[in-house]
Amino acid sequence: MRQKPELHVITSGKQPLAEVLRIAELAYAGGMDYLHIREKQRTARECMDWAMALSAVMPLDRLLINDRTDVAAAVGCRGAHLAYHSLSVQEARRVVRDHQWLGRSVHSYDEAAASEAEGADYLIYGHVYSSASKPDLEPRGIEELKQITAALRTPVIGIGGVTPENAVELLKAGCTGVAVLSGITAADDVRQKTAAYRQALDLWEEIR
Ligand SMILES: Cc1ncc(COP(=O)(O)OP(=O)(O)O)c(N)n1
Ligand SMILES: Cc1nc(C(=O)O)sc1CCOP(=O)(O)O
Ligand SMILES: [Mg+2]
Repeated sequence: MRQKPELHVITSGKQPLAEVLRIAELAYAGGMDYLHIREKQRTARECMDWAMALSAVMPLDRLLINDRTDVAAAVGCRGAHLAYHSLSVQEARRVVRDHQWLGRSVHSYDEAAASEAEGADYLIYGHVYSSASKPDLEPRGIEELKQITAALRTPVIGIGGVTPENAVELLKAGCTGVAVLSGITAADDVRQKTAAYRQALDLWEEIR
């Protein structure tokens, strides 16, 4: 049986823990599958405290920690997400626990193929559409994304400017899900906005 398309939410790096706890609880209730703690300026201690606090409002096995493989291993969450400045997948495997996932951000076919060869559990490709989170970089569009999903077997999540309206285009391009930052973390009604993404993803899965 096919898995439901995945909805990943990424923290903004600009909101305090209390606000992120509120967002995580509402987003989980609205249909978020995974939350990524992407707090590049915070210490390992802070990320650990965040992960433990978040475990009160959502399951730990739905939590991924950006870059900090040490924190992911210590807290025992779903896994770690590796950015361009992180350890390689092979190096990170020596840090995390056996069952934990290692995802990797990729921005080209070559990076995606190399990450698959290294054994990444999933890839996040972006930024597909123009994004306020990446103001100085041209969006990559979906053509290269389609080549990646056609040629590789590793699940690919699309990121960058994803809205409930364009999310289906990413699934049609072969993605197993989408990742959203501002669309959910800056929403006035986080639960309702998350549910709009959820509905868009699930509807397409039902009719295809
Ligand atoms: C060409 C290019 N390089 C790097 C990035 C951002 O890399 P990533 O590892 O995804 O890190 P963050 O997005 O978390 O900052 C990019 N988008 N494009
Ligand atoms: C964290 C991140 N990484 C990207 C990449 O292309 O690697 S795009 C991105 C931010 C996406 O933000 P929004 O959903 O607000 O457009
Ligand atoms: Mg990125």
